[in-house]
Amino acid sequence: MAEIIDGKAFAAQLRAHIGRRVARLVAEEGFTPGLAVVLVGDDPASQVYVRNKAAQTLEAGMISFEHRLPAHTAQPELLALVRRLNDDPAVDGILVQLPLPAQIDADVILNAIDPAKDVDGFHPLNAGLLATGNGFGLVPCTPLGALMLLRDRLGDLRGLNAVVVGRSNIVGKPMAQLLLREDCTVTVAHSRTRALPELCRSADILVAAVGRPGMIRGDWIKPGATVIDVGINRIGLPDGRARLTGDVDFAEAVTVAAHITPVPGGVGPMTIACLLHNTLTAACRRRGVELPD
Ligand SMILES: Nc1nc(=O)c2c([nH]1)NC[C@@H]1CN(c3ccc(C(=O)N[C@@H](CCC(=O)O)C(=O)O)cc3)C=[N+]21
Ligand SMILES: [Mg+2]
Repeated sequence: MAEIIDGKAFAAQLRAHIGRRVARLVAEEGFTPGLAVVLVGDDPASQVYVRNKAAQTLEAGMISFEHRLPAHTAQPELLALVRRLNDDPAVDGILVQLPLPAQIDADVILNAIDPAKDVDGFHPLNAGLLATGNGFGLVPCTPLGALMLLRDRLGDLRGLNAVVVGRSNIVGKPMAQLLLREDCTVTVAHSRTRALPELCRSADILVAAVGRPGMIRGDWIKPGATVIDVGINRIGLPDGRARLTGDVDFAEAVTVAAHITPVPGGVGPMTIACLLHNTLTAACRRRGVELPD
């Protein structure tokens, strides 16, 4: 049986460490990092995430600015808010919750965020800095959290075969770039990939980020592999409630892998912890202060 990677506990430790560093900044440098989260519309799942983000931001001793706009908000209005947040010296990080309503072009909004405040790491400048590997950009939170779990479990990743299933700009592509930076041999698979089960079986590290519940089966996994399940799928139950489930068939995979992240309690909590980490990093860089240890 695989060891189950406790992302919830790891994230709690990371948040506690961030909280101690924030307290030092407040005491020694006289400023408090601030994170602005913008939510357009009333998607219930998005509301839960935004609420969790705000609560954990406050717990870490940072300032949380929440902006809720109606679902019918026009693009120029949202753009104007982003520009105000860019210009606000109390705001160190800006996150515009995705997905956005259909009348808004997400690329236009993401490109308008000041790259120095882009704590999601979605701005093309930050994506480019990650790809070229020579900059100090901000790294997308979900892949960063997944990498922290991998480094904690496996130490040196050099030379390992990594297969990333999913090619989104939010998870798949930045995950592949991070693993490449760790000297893994990286393959990015997607919906058009042929012989996907065989390819997955070559992976020492398998990252599933496709958004299809239970798609990765136990016999797709190399015995002893490390499996990172990024999927957050809400499945309706017969009684009307919902259950969260990943992209990996956990019951099967846990009998084959050496290490595996559960859903919930795996990568999800790391995403928010890394958002706070990026906010702390952005605050120190913007204000010309060294990041405390
Ligand atoms: N601009 C932007 N940045 C994001 O980072 C972003 C976004 N938009 N839109 C939505 C997705 C989703 N997301 C999650 C964050 C935390 C959990 C999380 O904490 N999950 C818990 C369970 C939470 C629950 O019970 O619903 C877990 O997996 O254990 C999940 C998903 C961030 N997202
Ligand atoms: Mg994805």
